[in-house]
Amino acid sequence: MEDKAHDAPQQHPTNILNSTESWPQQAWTHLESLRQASPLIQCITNFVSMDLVANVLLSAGASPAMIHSIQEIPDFTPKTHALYINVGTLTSEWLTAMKMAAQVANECKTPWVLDPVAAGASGFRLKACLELLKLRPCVVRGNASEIMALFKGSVDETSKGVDSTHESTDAIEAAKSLAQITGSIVAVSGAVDIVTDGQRVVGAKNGVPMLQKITATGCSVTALITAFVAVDPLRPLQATATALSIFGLASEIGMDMAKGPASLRTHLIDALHGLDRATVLQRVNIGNV
Ligand SMILES: Nc1ncnc2c1ncn2[C@@H]1O[C@H](COP(=O)(O)OP(=O)(O)OP(=O)(O)O)[C@@H](O)[C@H]1O
Ligand SMILES: Cc1ncsc1CCO
Ligand SMILES: [Mg+2]
Repeated sequence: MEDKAHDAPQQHPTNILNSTESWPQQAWTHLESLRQASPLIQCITNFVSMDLVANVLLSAGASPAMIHSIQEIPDFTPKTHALYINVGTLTSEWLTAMKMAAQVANECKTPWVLDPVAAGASGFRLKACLELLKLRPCVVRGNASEIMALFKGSVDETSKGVDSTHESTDAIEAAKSLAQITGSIVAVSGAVDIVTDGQRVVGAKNGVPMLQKITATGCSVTALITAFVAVDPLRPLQATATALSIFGLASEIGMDMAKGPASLRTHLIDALHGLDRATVLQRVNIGNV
C-alpha cells in the first residue's frame, strides 16, 4: 500500500457497503476489503499480546506495526491507516506515548481504537483510561467488567485483573450510556458480543468459550476491529460487529481441529487466513441481542 497522503480515496473508501446488505454480506465485504487494501495498523499494545495481535492482523490481511516510542510517533503515526491502543501493561511512559499517538491520529483524522484492559483494577489505570477516552477513540472494546468500571468511573473492588467477573449482557446499559457520553462505539465481548452507538444495540453471536483460555484473544479481536474500521471508517458500528463475528467464526472453525487452548490459538490464525465467502455468508451470526 502506498503512502496515505498519495492514496487517500483508496485508503478510506466511503460507502463500501450498501446499507441494505445483510450482516453476513457486510462481514464478507469488510474481510475482502481488508485483504485487498492491507491497511497499516499501528499497535501500541501490551507485551503479552504483541505476538497474537500481530499474527491475527496478518492472517486477516492487515499490516501490523508494533511501534510505540515517543521519538517515532510524530513520523510514523501519520502514515498509518488506523491506530490501536491497548493499556494491558501500562506504565506512565507508555501512557505518554499513547496520548501522543492518539493526538497525532486525531490531527490526521485517522481512526483509533481503545482496549481498556483491566480498567477498574487500579486508580492509575482507571484515570489513564478515562483520559484516553477524552481523546475520542472511534471504538472502545472491553469485557463487561472493564466497560462497567469505565461507566461508573470508580475502581472495581471485585476486579479479577484482566478477566471479567460479569456477563456481557450485564453491561448493556453501561455500554449504551458510555457511548452516549463519549460519542465512541462501545463493544462488550462475551458469550454474545454487544456493540452499541448509544441508540442501536447489536449482538455478534459467533465464538467459542475456549477463547477465554487463550491470553490476549480480547486484545486481538480489538486489533481486528481496528483493521475493519480502517477499511470502513464511516461505519464503525458495522465494522465492529463484523470484526467480532469474523473472529468468533474463525474460532468456531479452529475449534473443530483443536485439542485445547494452545492448538486453538494456531487453528484460529489458520482459519482467519482461510475464511471463504460461502462460509462467511452461511455462518456469520449478527442480530438483535
Ligand atoms: N462464553 C463465551 N462464548 C463464546 N465466545 C466467548 C465467550 N467469552 C468470550 N468469548 C470471546 O472471546 C474473545 C475474547 O473475549 P473476552 O471477553 O475474553 O476478552 P478479554 O477479557 O478482554 O480478553 P483478554 O484480556 O485476555 O484479551 C472474544 O472474541 C469473545 O467474543
Ligand atoms: C495477562 C495480561 N496481563 C496484562 S495484559 C494481559 C493480556 C490479556 O489481557
Ligand atoms: Mg481484555
